[in-house]
Amino acid sequence: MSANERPSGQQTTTAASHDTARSATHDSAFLKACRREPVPHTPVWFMRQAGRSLPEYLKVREGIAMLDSCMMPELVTEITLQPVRRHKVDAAIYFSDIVVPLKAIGIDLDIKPGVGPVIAEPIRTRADLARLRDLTPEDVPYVTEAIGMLTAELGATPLIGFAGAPFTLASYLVEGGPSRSHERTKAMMYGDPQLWADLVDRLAEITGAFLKVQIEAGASAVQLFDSWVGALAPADYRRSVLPASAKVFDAVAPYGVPRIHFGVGTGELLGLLGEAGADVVGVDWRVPLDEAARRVGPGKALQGNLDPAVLFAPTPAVEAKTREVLDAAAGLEGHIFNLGHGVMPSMDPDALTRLVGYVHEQTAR
Ligand SMILES: Cc1c2[nH]c(c1CCC(=O)O)Cc1[nH]c(c(CCC(=O)O)c1C)Cc1[nH]c(c(CCC(=O)O)c1C)Cc1[nH]c(c(C)c1CCC(=O)O)C2
Repeated sequence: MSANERPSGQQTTTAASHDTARSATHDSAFLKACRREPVPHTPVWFMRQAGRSLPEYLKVREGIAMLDSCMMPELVTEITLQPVRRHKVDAAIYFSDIVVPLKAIGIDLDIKPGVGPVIAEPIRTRADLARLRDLTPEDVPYVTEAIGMLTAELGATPLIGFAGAPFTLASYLVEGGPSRSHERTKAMMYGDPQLWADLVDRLAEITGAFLKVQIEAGASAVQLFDSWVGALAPADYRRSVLPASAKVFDAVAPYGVPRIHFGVGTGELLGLLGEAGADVVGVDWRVPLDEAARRVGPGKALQGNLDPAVLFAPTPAVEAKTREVLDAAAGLEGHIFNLGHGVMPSMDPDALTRLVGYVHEQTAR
């Protein structure tokens, strides 16, 4: 991005670190695959690769609450680097959580171990919307600081920034915590469409601003996690969610960094996830990648899609299932290997390291 193309309002120092990180990582296999260019090998990274089962993670997190750890730049840097060092993955993902920007604007919430995010006072009425104020870079100085440290350490390895998408964030805010059925969320969406539209639009503003902070600090790509959106039918997604997610993608479009869009159980939504404005569509394990490519259509790379539970099987079975994923991806323009959802806490880290090596070896060109 040249100086005159640069979006307004950013400071020279952050703009400079953004440009430095961009040029150092530009020729990485991960960014090439995102741009659907030829790659030396299929790049690999894992959703939720930071934290989880790594003993070195459990050690540095001892006695520190999850949300507190997200606000400690040196700790965030260490945790983000751990899976890169150990597994030799092709990209790092910034260690944080989808509720961090909500906490940063003053929403009273906590992450309960074994449960997930819990909101003290759920958002359910028009008056509640006033609590969702705009996010500014000053609200998250620890993000800018940690990403600056990280990109210096990572060198040519790209850093993926991320945020929760409006639907998934709205579900936590409206339900007050994790939910299987999203009943209050859907009740608002179907019962008070204007309140719902205003809620997800507010969340789109906050999420767009949060991703911009990460890109300006040096993130080379961003992923929007709409983890729970697979609960919706396509027509409802198009009407009630797509405009807000598209607003997030539009907000970061001027930077030209790849935008990844992911959700679980989204077989029927894959085309719409691309339509919302993603450059890369993440696919869970329920749809083979060749079929996913037909549903998404041309002009997008795909990310995925080994069933995470396969990692609990013996190595020959992991390799056979991985081969199936690579075979289904053979005709794609751009493929980033990943699991169909996140790393599970009980997974053997060595199985993940072996998997990275196997994909690299099988796809070396
Ligand atoms: C839905 C969602 C959340 N958080 C996230 C999502 C979307 C991804 C997905 O679909 O899995 C995103 C997330 N959360 C975390 C990351 C870190 C980066 C990474 O390695 O990918 C990322 C990308 C750290 C975390 N986020 C959380 C932990 C565990 C907290 C701990 O170790 O104390 C970590 C490492 C907490 C969290 N936060 C959330 C859940 C469901 C949980 C798990 C609760 C539990 O089972 O303990 C909300």
